[in-house]
Amino acid sequence: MENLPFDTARLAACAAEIVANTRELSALGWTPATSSNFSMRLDDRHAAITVSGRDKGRLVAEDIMVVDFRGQPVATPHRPSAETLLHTQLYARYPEIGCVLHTHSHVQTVASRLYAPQGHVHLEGYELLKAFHGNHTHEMAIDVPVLANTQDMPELAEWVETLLDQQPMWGYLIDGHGLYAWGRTMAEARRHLEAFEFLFACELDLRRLNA
Ligand SMILES: CSC[C@@H](O)[C@@H](O)C(=O)COP(=O)(O)O
Ligand SMILES: [Zn+2]
Repeated sequence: MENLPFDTARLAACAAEIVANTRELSALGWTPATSSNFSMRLDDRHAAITVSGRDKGRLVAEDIMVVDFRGQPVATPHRPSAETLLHTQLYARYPEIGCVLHTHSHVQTVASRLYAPQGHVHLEGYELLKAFHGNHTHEMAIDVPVLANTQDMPELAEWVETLLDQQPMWGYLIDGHGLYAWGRTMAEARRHLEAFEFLFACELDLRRLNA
């Protein structure tokens, strides 16, 4: 049997976790038309990530493949997510990050369009801000960056690096595209993703109500 450079039991466990969570996020309508991508860290050189173009609502374990932190496939003929670099740059930079989630919900997409001109969504005064790791009070504010969209992943990854140099963050929006959120575990990344979604929805409602 082929000697693989990663732990296959760990891959199977990550694949099961990615499939279960992706199906739930898809059921919420956050992964329309095969969009979105999901990954987990396998070790200090490899990540498990969704194969490009798969229907995220019908994901199975075979739709999860391995890449190295340069985004190259490892021991598989499959093509990884078109946005693999946006995942692996986080694993390469932060050893504590274990999971990266990218979704295209309606709320995320509308918020990204609305706040792109100012370059960020300002979130302040919400109890749910405590959902973000390291925040212990609602009496704080965060500015969630909104990046321009591009199909040039190395360029987008460079913009993200610049942002990461400037501030601690658990996610960012891409204009007209969607949200990237991450955490130390799948559970934490899910919590961050859901907190962003909820808080963006509140901001959009307040705008609608002219409040
Ligand atoms: C189906 S359009 C969305 C894609 O262009 C992309 O943004 C996306 O999220 C999914 O790409 P994928 O290559 O399947 O990971
Ligand atoms: Zn996308």
